[in-house]
Amino acid sequence: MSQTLSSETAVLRVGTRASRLARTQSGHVADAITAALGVPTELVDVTTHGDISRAPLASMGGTGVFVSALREALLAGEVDIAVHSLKDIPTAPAPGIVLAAVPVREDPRDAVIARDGLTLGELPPGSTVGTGSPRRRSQLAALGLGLELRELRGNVDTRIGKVRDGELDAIILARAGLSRIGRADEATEVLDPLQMLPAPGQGALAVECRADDERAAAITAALDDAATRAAVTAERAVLAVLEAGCSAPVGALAEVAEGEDGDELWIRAVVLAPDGSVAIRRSANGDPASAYDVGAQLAASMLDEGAADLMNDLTSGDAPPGTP
Ligand SMILES: NCc1[nH]cc(CCC(=O)O)c1CC(=O)O
Repeated sequence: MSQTLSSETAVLRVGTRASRLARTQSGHVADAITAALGVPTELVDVTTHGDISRAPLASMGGTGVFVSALREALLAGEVDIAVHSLKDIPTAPAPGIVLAAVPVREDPRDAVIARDGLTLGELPPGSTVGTGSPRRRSQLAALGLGLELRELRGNVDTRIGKVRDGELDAIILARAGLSRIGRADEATEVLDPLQMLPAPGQGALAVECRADDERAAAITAALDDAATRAAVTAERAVLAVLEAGCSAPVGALAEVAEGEDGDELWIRAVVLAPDGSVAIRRSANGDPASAYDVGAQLAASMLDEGAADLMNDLTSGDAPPGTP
C-alpha cells in the first residue's frame, strides 16, 4: 500500500474529474508539483455524479456535486491531492481538508462565442444565447438587448458545438475554461466585468490536501499565489455573507494592486433578481491581509441596500419552508 512508503518517495496521486478541462488543469498542477518538489505525480480520474447525470445542475445541488466525490476520494486516501475549479467549491470549510494552494489565476472574465464572429451588442434582438448559470442569465437580461436565454449544459466542447451547428446564436462561458483547453481564440468577445461580473473564484483553481498530510506546507510554498488567494477570499466572503450558493445570481471580482502605501485589494460585486430587473452593484477596497473582512463588509452593506430582499425572494422560491 502506498501509505507504507515514506512521504519523500511516494508518488503523489492527483485526483481529478475526468473531463478534458478538469484533466488539463489537474495535469498542470501535477506538473508544477513535480517541478517544484521533485516528486513524481500521477493523475487519478474520479467520476462524479455530475459527470454522469444529464439532469439540470441546480436540481442536483449545484456544482458542489463535482466537489464531493473528489473530497471523498481524498479523505479515503485514494488520492493525495484534489484539484477543483475554485468557483465550484461551497464556501463552508470541509472538515479534515485544507486548501493547500490557490495557484496564479487565469483570466477571470466571461467570454462570448457567437455565430459569425459577432459580439453581444451585434446580435439582433431575439437571438438565442445559451447559459445554464443564473448569474449570467440575470446579468445578460439586465443589459436589455432583447436576447432570448436558453438553458445550456454539458462540457465546454459540447457547448461550443451548439453554436457551430446552428442550434444557438451564442453561448457565454468562462474564458479560463476555454484557455485551459486551448480554445481561447474562439471567443468572439470577452465581457467587461462592468457589464458581466464573473462568479466568485472564477478562473482560479483550488488544490486541496488532507489536513494531516505533512506535504501540504510544501505544496503551499510551491503553488500558492498570495494575491490570487486574497482576491478569491474576498470574493467568496461576499457569497458566504449573502448566504448564496454557487448557482445564485451573484458576481464578484477582486484584485490586488500596488498602491502608494503597499498592496491594496479592490473588489466589485453584484446581486441580481433572476430576471435582471434589479441589480445591486457595489465596490470596496482595503487591506489584502483582511481580504475576508473586506468582502464580508461589502456584502453586509449590499444586504442593507436591498440584497436581503433579493436573497429572500430567491430562497423562498425554490426551498420548502424550514430548509436551511
Ligand atoms: N460552471 C462550471 C465551470 N467550473 C469552472 C469552469 C471554468 C473554469 C473556471 O472558471 O475556473 C466552468 C465552466 C464555465 O463556467 O464556463
